[in-house]
Amino acid sequence: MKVTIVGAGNVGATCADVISYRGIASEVVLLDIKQGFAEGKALDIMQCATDTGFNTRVVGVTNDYSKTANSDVVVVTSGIPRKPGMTREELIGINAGIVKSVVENILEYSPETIIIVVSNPMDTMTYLTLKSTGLPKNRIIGMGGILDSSRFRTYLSLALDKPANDVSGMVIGGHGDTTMIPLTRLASYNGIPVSQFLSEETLQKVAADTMVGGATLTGLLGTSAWYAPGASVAFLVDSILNDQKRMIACSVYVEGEYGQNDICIGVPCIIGKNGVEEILDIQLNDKEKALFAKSADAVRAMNDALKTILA
Ligand SMILES: NC(=O)C1=CN([C@@H]2O[C@H](COP(=O)(O)OP(=O)(O)OC[C@H]3O[C@@H](n4cnc5c(N)ncnc54)[C@H](O)[C@@H]3O)[C@@H](O)[C@H]2O)C=CC1
Ligand SMILES: O=C([O-])CC(=O)C(=O)O
Repeated sequence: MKVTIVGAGNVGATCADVISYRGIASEVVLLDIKQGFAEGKALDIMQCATDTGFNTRVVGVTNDYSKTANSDVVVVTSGIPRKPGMTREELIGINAGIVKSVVENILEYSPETIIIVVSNPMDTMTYLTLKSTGLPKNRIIGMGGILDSSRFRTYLSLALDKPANDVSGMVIGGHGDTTMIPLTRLASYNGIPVSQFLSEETLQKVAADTMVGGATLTGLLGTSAWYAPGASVAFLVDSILNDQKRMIACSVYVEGEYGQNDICIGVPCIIGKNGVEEILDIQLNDKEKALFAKSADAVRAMNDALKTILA
């Protein structure tokens, strides 16, 4: 199985690294516009093969889309990341043009591929990919909810002082500092509601920390995060290529689910060999419904901005 990752920067290269050492794909192509950059990252990753014991072939190319031909999955991480103090939404002006041209090039050589959109503002970049390519909605997946859910589970595990793998929890809604919705009511510690162990005040702090999880890391690192984002993308790729049908919060095109239409937004999905195989329209309470509607409004407003940016 072949995976192409466009953008060999922090997230793209980390994703290639995780896919390789976990043996998720037989071939990974890293593509970047910076001369020699993807080639260098690919070679560095390949030189881990003997010490970590993988056999994935990692190839780096400078803007040569012919090398990406017949990819089963393409991950789009090209574009600029935010700096401390910025929101993801502020990246739209530069990233919209990049994402649009990248997906056009990709489809020329891999018309049947499934596309995972990572570049920010991710929900809007996913919507742009869907609208500009006209691909069926099952083949366009925005990565954000899985990362936000990982952060949620991490903060819950720290509050519980228990391993994160014993904690379940999901974040839905937009992938923005104010638009994501950590579902604290449904989070559990091995099936037991976390509210049996943590106070309401602690749960509210966990939710607030989760929402600004990306901003906190950007403040600490000077650019946005890459280890967890790269691992999250690899998890998604694994579920597609190995038809695992994992339930993963992804930004996908909704048609009536959660009372919304004509936007891409984070909702629980079944992800398998056909991409988005099902959207789970779970029952939310009134407060969660109101938060979802507000989040959808914000995502829709960002999508509207595309009209002037790409005019
Ligand atoms: N959806 C999510 O959960 C996350 C999204 N992101 C987003 O992912 C994007 C990438 O982040 P990083 O890897 O940290 O940035 P980075 O700056 O390390 O890497 C981006 C790479 O894209 C390349 N690039 C730019 N234009 C290109 C083009 N037209 N064709 C091919 N390559 C091109 C650059 O040369 C650079 O190497 C950002 O927009 C960031 O906000 C980052 C983390 C999580
Ligand atoms: O925070 C950012 O700008 C990058 C991102 O989307 C994340 O790490 O969640």
